[in-house]
Amino acid sequence: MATLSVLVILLSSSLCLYFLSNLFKFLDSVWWTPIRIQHLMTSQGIRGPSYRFIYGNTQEIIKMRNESMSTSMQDLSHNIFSRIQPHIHSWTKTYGTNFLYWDGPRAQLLVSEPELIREILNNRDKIYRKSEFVAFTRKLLGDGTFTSEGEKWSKLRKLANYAFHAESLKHMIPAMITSVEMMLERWKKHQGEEIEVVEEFRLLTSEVISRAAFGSSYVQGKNIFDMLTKLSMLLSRNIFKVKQIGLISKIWKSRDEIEADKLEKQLENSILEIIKKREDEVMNGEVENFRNDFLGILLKAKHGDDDSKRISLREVIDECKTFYIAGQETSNTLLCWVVLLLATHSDWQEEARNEVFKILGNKTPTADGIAKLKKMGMIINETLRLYPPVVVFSRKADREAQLGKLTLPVDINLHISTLSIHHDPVTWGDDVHLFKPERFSEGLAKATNNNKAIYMPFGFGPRTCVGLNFAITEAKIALSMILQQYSITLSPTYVHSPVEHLTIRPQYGIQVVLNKV
Ligand code: HEM
Repeated sequence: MATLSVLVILLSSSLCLYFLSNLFKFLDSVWWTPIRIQHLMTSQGIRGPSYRFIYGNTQEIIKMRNESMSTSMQDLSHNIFSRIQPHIHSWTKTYGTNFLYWDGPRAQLLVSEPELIREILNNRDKIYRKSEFVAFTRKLLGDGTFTSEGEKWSKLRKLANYAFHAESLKHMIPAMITSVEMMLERWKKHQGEEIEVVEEFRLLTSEVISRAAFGSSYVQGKNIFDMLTKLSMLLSRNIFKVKQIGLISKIWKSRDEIEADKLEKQLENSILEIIKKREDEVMNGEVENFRNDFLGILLKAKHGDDDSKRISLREVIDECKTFYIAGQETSNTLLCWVVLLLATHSDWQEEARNEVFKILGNKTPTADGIAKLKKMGMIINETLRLYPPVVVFSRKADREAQLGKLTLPVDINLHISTLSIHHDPVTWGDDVHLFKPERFSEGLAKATNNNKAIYMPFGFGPRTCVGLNFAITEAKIALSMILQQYSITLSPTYVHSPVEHLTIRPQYGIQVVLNKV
């Protein structure tokens, strides 16, 4: 009897201790740490909206975003910063270029000063890593080049660099041309009629990445794209929700989280099928027979003899996820906005078409020809300035760090808003919201006065987009082939309503009319 009482006392004391320690951790993360960080940053002159217990500024952000994006825009203005990121727009005005705000209990330092941005993204002292990704992002991208760190990142990045460097890209051009030809074949039925291009470019960019990187067609990878689209919708819906902390997140899952778990499993099974199919093709086990596209390069690394380069099946799956989504979503967004801008700026459309005919004639694009399309390059640069597909990137200091004159505590996230930088009238002038490709007529360096931190649609520093040349080549090929055949005018049914859904998208699509040239 006495032993039983001792046992009961021991058990209840351990339970008490367990709950107390969890309560302490919880209070530390939602109260003590935020107050400490707020105090530290205020003492260094960094201001911002006050921290609210548990919720931080999340509710204000959701409210501001819902309000700003609840209606479409009155005219075809490109002044979209205050619409897409109303919180950053408004707080920059109130608190200055660098300010502190709160995503739930997580401190976010918004950094807009170019020197500080350079320091963070160049990351010479290897202090900054990517911020922790919410569970939905992990399910979408896995732990591939985009999300990983350290040795793992460096191993994956080398493979990706090799797969997407200039020489490899030349071999991808035929796949890109075939995909555009398939789209143009569909368009034949719509000559002189209205056509919605967002869906068209979704199919095109899916086809391009499937063929060029994975050696299959969009139809074979359709399942994968469908599940990635569903997962990305769940991510956008949950991105500003206050995340459950500690124990609660382990016990309770929302309906969206359960759905995301299910999708992740199905997605991985579909990717496994594509991997298995390629492995089965290599009957005699010769590593060299894996082909030279991205999937082949990953599988060679998986089966290769070199231990230092070897990657696991898990890593192959995660890389496939990353490249399916990163290779499609952003390129789609770019093509959509270029077409809108060309449809509404007939002078630039004409210039681009004249250039295409001068350099390529009526022939399909070649690597040399693509490199000479200067005007088209300017149009693409200006489109990426006004509508950068990736609107924000985040980093986190690994340890206490010195950023310029600021001392950063460990738990702070650093946010850089591409939109805020690309739409800054101080840098770009009073005509900042106008489409003026001539800004880039003397090249990127001249347009930015050699300051990379004021124009970075592809980021910069060691984590610069690995698909940059792929995306630009794909866009130039698609646009050249479209302009060779069609003149594009905007349909009166188009409603200008850019919204953020992973990237900046036209909420109701883009309707244009295609006429044979
Ligand atoms: C217009 C098209 C694109 C834009 C605007 C874009 C933008 C970006 C940006 C801003 C980053 C850096 C993010 C950061 O520093 O946190 C990035 C990274 C990345 N992008 Fe792209 N991207 C595009 C197309 C592509 C394509 C076509 C691919 C693949 C074929 C791709 C694959 C990646 C990967 C794997 C990373 C991670 C690189 C690393 O962390 O080492 N992107 N992209």
